[in-house]
Amino acid sequence: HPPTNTPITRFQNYLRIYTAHPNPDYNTAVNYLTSFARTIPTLQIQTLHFTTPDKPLLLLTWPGSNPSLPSVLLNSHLDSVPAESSKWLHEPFEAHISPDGEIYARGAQDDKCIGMQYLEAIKELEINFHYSPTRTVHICYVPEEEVGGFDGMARLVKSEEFKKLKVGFVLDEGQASTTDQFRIFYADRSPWHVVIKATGEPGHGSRMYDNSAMENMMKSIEVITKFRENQFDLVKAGLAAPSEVISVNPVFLKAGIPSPTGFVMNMQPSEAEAGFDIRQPPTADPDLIRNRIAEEWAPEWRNMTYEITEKGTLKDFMGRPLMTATNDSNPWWPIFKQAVEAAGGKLAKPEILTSTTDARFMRQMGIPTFGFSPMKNTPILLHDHNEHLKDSVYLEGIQVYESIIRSLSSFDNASFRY
Ligand code: MET
Ligand SMILES: [Zn+2]
Ligand SMILES: [Zn+2]
Repeated sequence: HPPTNTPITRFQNYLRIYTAHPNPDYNTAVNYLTSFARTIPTLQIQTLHFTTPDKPLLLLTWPGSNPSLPSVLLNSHLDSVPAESSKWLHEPFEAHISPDGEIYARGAQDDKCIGMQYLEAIKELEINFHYSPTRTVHICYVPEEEVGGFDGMARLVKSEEFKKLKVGFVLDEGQASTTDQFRIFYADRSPWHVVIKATGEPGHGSRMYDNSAMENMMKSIEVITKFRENQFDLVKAGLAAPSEVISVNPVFLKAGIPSPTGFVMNMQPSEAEAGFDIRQPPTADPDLIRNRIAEEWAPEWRNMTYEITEKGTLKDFMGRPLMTATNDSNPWWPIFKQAVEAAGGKLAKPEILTSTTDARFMRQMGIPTFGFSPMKNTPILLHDHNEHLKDSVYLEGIQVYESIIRSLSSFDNASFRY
C-alpha cells in the first residue's frame, strides 16, 4: 500500500471535501484544516462566524516573539466554483492522481493548493527546522470568495478581531504561470455583473416589424461585441496585457417562450435578457463604462433597462486606484522577492490580475497585498474543466512558502512598528 499521510495525500483529502457553490460544505473543510493545524503545536486556532453557522471563517495564529511588529497574513478561500463533472476526465471531487502525478480536482489551483501549502510550510519550519517567528503570522480561510466575498473577507476586515491582528502585509492567491517564472500580482480588476433587458411588442414569427425585444437585444449585443473586439485587439496587438483592458464577456442569454419540446418557434417574444461579466483595471474610470451602458448598451430609447451589480469598484477612500507598490517604497517587496529567489525561484514582471480576489478588501484597508500562487510551468486552469496540478509543482510550492514565511516573519524593521 502507498503511504496515506503525506503532503500529497493530505492535499488530496482537502480537495475531496465538497466546496463548490451553491452548497459548499464549509464546516467539513474547516474541521479538516483544524485537525491538521492541531499537529503544529504552537498554532492557535479560532473559528469565527460573521453571518450564519454554515459560513465559518478559520483563523490560525503562529505567534511571533515580538508582538509589537505588524503581522503577516496568509489568506485563502474555502469555496470553489461549480464543476460539470460529465465534462471532466475524472470526478472533480475525487482528486484522482494520474501516473505522471497530475492531481485532478476542482480547487486544485483555485485555491485549495495554497491553503494547504501554507500549513505544510509552517509545519516543516516548526517541527523539522525548529524555527520560530519573530513576527506573528496569521493564516486565514474565508468563505464566499467566489460569490464576491461579502459574507467572508469583507466582514472580517471590518471586524474588531481584524484590528487586533495588526496586519502589516498580506499574501493572497494568484494564478499559475505557463513559464518557469512565478507570477506576482499587485492589483485586481473591479468586477461588475451587468444584466441588460429588452422589451418589445410580441408578434407572429413570420412578421417583420421594428422594435421587437429580440431585435433590440441583438443591437445591443452587436454594440457590446464591437467594444469587446476593440479591447481584445489592443491585447492581440501586444499594446496591453489582458488585465490592463476592460473585458466584457456574455455569461447568459435568456429569451423565448418555453414549450414542452423546447421553445415556441412561431412567436417573437416580448422580453429578452443578457448577462455580462465586466472587469475593469484599477486605472479605468468606472463612470465611462457606466455612461456607455446607459447610452449605448441598454438605452431607454431602445426599450432597454439594465442593472449593474458592482462587486467592488477598486478605489481607496481618496479615490486612488488600489495597487500595492512593487518597488523599494514598499519595505515588504524586497524581502518577498529575495525569499522567492532564495528558494531558487524567479519572479516574472509584476502584473494586474485578470480576475478578482479578496485581496481588494485588504488593499482597501491600506494594507500592502500581493497575489501569489507558486505554480510554474503549469497551464492556467482556474474555473476550467479538468482543473489539475502536478504533485511536484505542489511540493515545490511548499518549499517556496517555507522561504517566504521564514523571511517575512523574521524581518525586523524597527521603523515599521505599530
Ligand atoms: C465577483 S468577485 C470575484 C469572484 C472570483 N474570484 C472571480 O474572479 O470571478
Ligand atoms: Zn480563487
Ligand atoms: Zn476562482
